[in-house]
Amino acid sequence: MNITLIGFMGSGKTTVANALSQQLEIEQNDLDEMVLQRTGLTIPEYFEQYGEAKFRKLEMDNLQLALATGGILSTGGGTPMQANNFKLIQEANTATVFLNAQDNTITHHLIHDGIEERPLFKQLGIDGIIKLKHERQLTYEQLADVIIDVDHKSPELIVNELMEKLSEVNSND
Ligand SMILES: Nc1ncnc2c1ncn2[C@@H]1O[C@H](COP(=O)(O)OP(=O)(O)OP(=O)(O)O)[C@@H](O)[C@H]1O
Ligand SMILES: O=C(O)C1=C[C@@H](O)[C@@H](O)[C@H](O)C1
Ligand SMILES: [Mg+2]
Repeated sequence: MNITLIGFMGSGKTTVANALSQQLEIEQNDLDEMVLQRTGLTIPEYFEQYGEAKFRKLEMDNLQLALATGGILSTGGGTPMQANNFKLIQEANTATVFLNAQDNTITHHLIHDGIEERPLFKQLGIDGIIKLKHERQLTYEQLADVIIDVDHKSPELIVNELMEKLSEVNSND
């Protein structure tokens, strides 16, 4: 089973992918984690040393590798915004699940993790990040096979809802 999680930064893609991978006993890849595996640098370190444009090139390369591997994939928040990446995900043999969060859920999660974790949050601040979230919303919706509202739900509840919705989509095929 191939599942790709998309959504804004802090919506819970990595968290839900971990829970999903444990429950289904399927291999999981995380595009942000692949940066660390391949370069030895965390996302903030990579942005600091090479900047966002180089990060986006590496992200596309990692996306191609991960989609070819299959299994569960958590993308970065900005991954589907590049037209090439959108097309790669759309054409891959994977169910695409959008984790949709309200602004205050994102704010809560990002502040909890701290500004050092996410370079764009550090650059843009809360107001800028919420504006970016609104700009990206339609692209996530257009790419999704399934949309899950994640607010006030535990990762386990989100996994259960996700599996139910995916089986509905598959039975309608
Ligand atoms: N359903 C949830 N309930 C409570 N806390 C959550 C939930 N989902 C995520 N979190 C918390 O929110 C923070 C961000 O989650 P996570 O790193 O999974 O987001 P992400 O979508 O992978 O972000 P990014 O796009 O930056 O990779 C983490 O601290 C995580 O523990
Ligand atoms: O939303 C974004 O553009 C990003 C989200 C993170 O997952 C990382 O990929 C990086 O911090 C950029
Ligand atoms: Mg993540």
